[in-house]
Amino acid sequence: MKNKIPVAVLAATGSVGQRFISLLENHPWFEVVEITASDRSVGKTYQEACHWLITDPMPESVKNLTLLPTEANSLQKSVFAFSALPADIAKNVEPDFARKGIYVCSNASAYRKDPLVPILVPEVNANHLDILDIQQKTYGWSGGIITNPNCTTCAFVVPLNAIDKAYGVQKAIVFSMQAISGAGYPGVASMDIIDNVIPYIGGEEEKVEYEPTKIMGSYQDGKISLHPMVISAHTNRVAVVDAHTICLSFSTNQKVSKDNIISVLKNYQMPEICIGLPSCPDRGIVYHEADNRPQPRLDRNLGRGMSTSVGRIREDSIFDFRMVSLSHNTIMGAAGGSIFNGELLARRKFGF
Ligand SMILES: NC(=O)C1=CN([C@@H]2O[C@H](COP(=O)(O)OP(=O)(O)OC[C@H]3O[C@@H](n4cnc5c(N)ncnc54)[C@H](OP(=O)(O)O)[C@@H]3O)[C@@H](O)[C@H]2O)C=CC1
Ligand SMILES: N[C@@H](CC(=O)OP(=O)(O)O)C(=O)O
Repeated sequence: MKNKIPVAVLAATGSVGQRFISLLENHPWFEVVEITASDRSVGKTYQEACHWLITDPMPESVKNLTLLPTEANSLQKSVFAFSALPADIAKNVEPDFARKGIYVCSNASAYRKDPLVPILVPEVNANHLDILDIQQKTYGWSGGIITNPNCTTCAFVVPLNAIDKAYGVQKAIVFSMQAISGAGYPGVASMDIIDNVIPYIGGEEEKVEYEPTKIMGSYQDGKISLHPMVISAHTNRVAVVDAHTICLSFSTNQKVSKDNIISVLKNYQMPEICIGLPSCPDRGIVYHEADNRPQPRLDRNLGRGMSTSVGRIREDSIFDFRMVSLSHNTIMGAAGGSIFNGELLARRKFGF
């Protein structure tokens, strides 16, 4: 039995940071030994600084850890850092951690467009992790940065990729209904969101149109080439606490039937490379037969928050097909996805 890898959580007090702390409790491979936050919290213990939002209690093991400044020099023990930093802060500091030899598994959007940084979803593009060697050589880092996608992208990219592998996806239009936890804490004011829908989330549509093309792109000779499909996105905030729901219409390259699409989704298996990783769900895609599923409250925790739920597959009069896809935005779409990436990296680099 190997020793656990010591890890830090950067911005441990926020909405995503708390998910990291909760999901890493009793993790078989990782142990949280260092935590950071903003100047507001530095020097306080975790329980003093953190307004805990998760229904499971705050883990005893972190309650009395002291929050450190978010600087590479603050970390003395960590080999990995799980980052829940705001993007502008991540932009400045994540390379410092990578230079110091730390592997940063980041939720932040800051480096998702860097050609040498993968946006990793282990069940879709585990091979993109190979680019880490080139990243290290090019940037002179002994650690590295790997990112996970925007949570809305994450809510549909696994089924879209499964359909693409079978029949080729040519184009898609997506409409999101995004949970308020996606805006962090305290996030959207209650007076704005109760009894309401907000049809604008800054920067979201651009990310949702770009990120799937990188994730589903091919990797060869040190280069990720974008998938040629075209995506149009409408993104909206709704009064749901957790889980993003996506209605999408798409066209395939091959002429196929609705039953062919259902069969791909129903028979989906997690790829071999993910099997045995502690966060790997039994079912990466859960296909729902009922006309009124998936729903956030009923389906967000499937696969411990790591499954994507799909349903309502039907023909479309403009595109070929339409469907509904949903996943938990702070687990699969954020902390859980990042930990899954860290597990893939731990297996690759440290033989776990
Ligand atoms: N929520 C979600 O569903 C998703 C979020 N993300 C991304 O994850 C990141 C975190 O989001 P979220 O947790 O929702 O945000 P929150 O607003 O809930 O939390 C912000 C966190 O950042 C810390 N922080 C703020 N300013 C600084 C600073 N100057 N230096 C160091 N730490 C700082 C805060 O610490 P303190 O408590 O001390 O102020 C807090 O821990 C963002 O990049 C976001 O875009 C990605 C996917 C999904
Ligand atoms: N924008 C997402 C959450 C998020 O922070 O995404 P990103 O990591 O791409 O900034 C939401 O509002 O639900």
